[in-house]
Amino acid sequence: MITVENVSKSFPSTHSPVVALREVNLVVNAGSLFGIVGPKEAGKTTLARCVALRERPDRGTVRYDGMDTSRLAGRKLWGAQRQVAMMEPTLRPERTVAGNIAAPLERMGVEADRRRSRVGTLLDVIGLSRSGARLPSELSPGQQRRVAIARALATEPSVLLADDPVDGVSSEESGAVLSVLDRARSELGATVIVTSRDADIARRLCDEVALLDRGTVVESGTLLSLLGKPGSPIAEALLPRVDTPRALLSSYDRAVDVILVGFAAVGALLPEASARFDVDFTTIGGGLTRFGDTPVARFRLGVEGQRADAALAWMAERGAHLSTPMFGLRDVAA
Ligand SMILES: Nc1ncnc2c1ncn2[C@@H]1O[C@H](COP(=O)(O)OP(=O)(O)OP(=O)(O)O)[C@@H](O)[C@H]1O
Repeated sequence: MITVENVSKSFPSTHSPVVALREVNLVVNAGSLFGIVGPKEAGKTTLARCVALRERPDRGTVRYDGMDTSRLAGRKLWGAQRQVAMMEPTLRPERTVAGNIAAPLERMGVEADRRRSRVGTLLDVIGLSRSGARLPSELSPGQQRRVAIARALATEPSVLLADDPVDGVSSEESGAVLSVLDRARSELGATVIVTSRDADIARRLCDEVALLDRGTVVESGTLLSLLGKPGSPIAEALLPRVDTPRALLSSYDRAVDVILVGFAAVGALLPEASARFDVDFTTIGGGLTRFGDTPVARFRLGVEGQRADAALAWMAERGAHLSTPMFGLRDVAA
């Protein structure tokens, strides 16, 4: 587990210092796929570099499994840094794909047989088993990025840090890059931390996320828990939109926004509630999406029937996240 405690970091500048991080607190659980998202210059890279012990905080500390890293120096610091690999996007153009991946192992003096076996495993993980002898210039930008990830994983770090992993990669290729990060976690057991300006990367890949803005953590937690948090900026950015003119709601007994998480809820909860309580649901807005492999729906629903409130309460008991009903404008008019 990595714990970031009250970390602040500024950089000198000609006028006043630039504050990159202010009192940042975070917990990254071992084995998680953690996203640090936020706008331009939010401090994402600085935070990633502090976590990777490539940058020293001015105040606060980063703990690895409880160990205070701010006191480490020399060989101990180097040993801790080796646990966290940072994906560097630039490959050595004169070396083959396999040669690029093997380079960190060569520097460590790993013998040839073990090097070959590790490179073979990694070529498989990145889906380029047949491309070991090719040069980077023969690969697409997305394939090159996958090689860069494999190289970072060569020395079996426990944490992989990918700063903006799909920057400069086309949207068609970005899925393959993200799925390599997913495999790094699921098959190689690495904790993976990604940074991005695009919160949608968190939806596609991450199970935990922190939203950073002007050096401050706005919110953090597991993605699925944030979905049910009223007013969560991350949930708002990632869930299907439910904009509807207010007038459209007035013809229903109740109108609510409902968030359903998981196959069972998305597939069955509305028809079951409708049958059990003899109510009609009309979808006024919203839609379906996926958070990783988990289907998630947000609908704005019009509900009609005597037992509308009972149906909504029953759904909430079964894990549906419901907004406060926008109470029957029909009731008000009556
Ligand atoms: N080495 C440095 N020297 C001076 N200022 C820096 C340095 N690194 C970062 N900064 C400043 O710190 C602030 C946060 O930068 P950082 O790169 O961490 O943000 P970011 O969220 O990764 O941004 P982006 O999405 O634009 O890459 C910015 O104002 C940046 O200019």
